[in-house]
Amino acid sequence: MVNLTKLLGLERRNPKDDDGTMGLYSKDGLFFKTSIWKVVTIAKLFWRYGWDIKRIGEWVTTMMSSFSRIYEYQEKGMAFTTVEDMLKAMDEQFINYTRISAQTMFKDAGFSEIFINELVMSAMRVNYGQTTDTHGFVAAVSMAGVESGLWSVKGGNKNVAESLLKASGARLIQGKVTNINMMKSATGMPSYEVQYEKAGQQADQEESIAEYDLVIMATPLDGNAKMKVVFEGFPSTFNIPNIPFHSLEAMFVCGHVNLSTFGMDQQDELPDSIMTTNAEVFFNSIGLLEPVDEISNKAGKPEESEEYGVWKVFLNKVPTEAEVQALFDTRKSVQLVNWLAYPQYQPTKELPSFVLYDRLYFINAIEAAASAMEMSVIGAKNVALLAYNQWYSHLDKIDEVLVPSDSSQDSAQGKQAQESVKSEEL
Ligand SMILES: CC(C)=CCC/C(C)=C/CC/C(C)=C/CSC[C@H](N)C(=O)O
Repeated sequence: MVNLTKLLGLERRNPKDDDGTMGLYSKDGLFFKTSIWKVVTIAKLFWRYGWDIKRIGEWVTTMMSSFSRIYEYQEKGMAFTTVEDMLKAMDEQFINYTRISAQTMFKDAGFSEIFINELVMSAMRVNYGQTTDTHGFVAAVSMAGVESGLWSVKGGNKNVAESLLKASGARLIQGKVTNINMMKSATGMPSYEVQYEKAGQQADQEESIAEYDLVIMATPLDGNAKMKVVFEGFPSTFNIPNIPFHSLEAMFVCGHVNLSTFGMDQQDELPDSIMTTNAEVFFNSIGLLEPVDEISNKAGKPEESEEYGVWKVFLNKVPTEAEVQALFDTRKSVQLVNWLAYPQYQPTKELPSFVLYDRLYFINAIEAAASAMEMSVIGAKNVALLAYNQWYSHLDKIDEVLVPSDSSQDSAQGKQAQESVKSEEL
């Protein structure tokens, strides 16, 4: 993301000097709150979680050091056919992490139950709407996501996709792909007929068709009727991956938080973000938003008498009126957005392939390991390199493994990688 945003001439939004305060909420109420004073926060964290607080930073840095090998591969034009091959090339351990639960992975790494049940759990709830029953690799990415230092793009992260489209010079057809039909040419190589409904057209109007030598899919394939694409003309052995997705509700509220729910009397006692530690709590997280163009005052929290704040709440289902009322006592506006946000993760023995068929590629395969903006750009670059290498028969650049670089550099590399990848704030 760092290179991509530089390439596109995008600016980082001014980083805040702190990440604001954070609270942890369980079904019994708010039980932990960080302070505006860093030293107090560190003391409180050490008091509750002991040395795990320090160890997690080191653990994530080590993971990132291995993870950052992907940039070395991609720099050399090398690509991978499957997510499994890609993870193994970064670090043999990574594949094991996809096979066990997050709970087991962190327990085996020596982290305490309280640390796993509260901090790993709350990170999984806010980042993936899930629990520590997911596989370990996605939980590692999730922990990387809660370490400080996240940054976002000035004007909004959506500028990345928009600028990329402009810079690529590609012709965008706005529509919904309904069918991909394989046709064999005289040489035996497949080509593809892509059928789509142009946006705004009525379903009963004539569909549009275009023929391509090579097709790259960048969409979740979760077997859900809403996004179903029909594949025709393929042999009966052709299998489309079915990766079930997690349906998430994002609720944006301009209003005042109901302080009594969080056991507070004063607005300024309220943390800027509240994460939850039980799947039974009806919301996953709540956080104060800031404008994408500027940094507002201090933590951006409005005084009682001032304007309303804009809050983002993640939930796994549409809230009832009583639930919205429990979170906000005054509301100026409420907007609910539902989408299939990321896979529903569980330990797995099978990770999908980036290749669905000859010359038919699937970027979102990478989401089975972990879904994040950084993962998407890595997946997209991998598919671009793979398609190129296959087209020009550069077979020496496919599924090859480099000897890991000098381990003495690992920690420095990990820190550098941490800086490069943590480019997301939803
Ligand atoms: C293997 C490790 C420790 C790190 C991998 C590097 C990586 C991909 C870091 C990204 C961290 C991050 C910002 C995670 C956010 S979680 C997903 C997010 N909420 C979203 O919806 O995209």
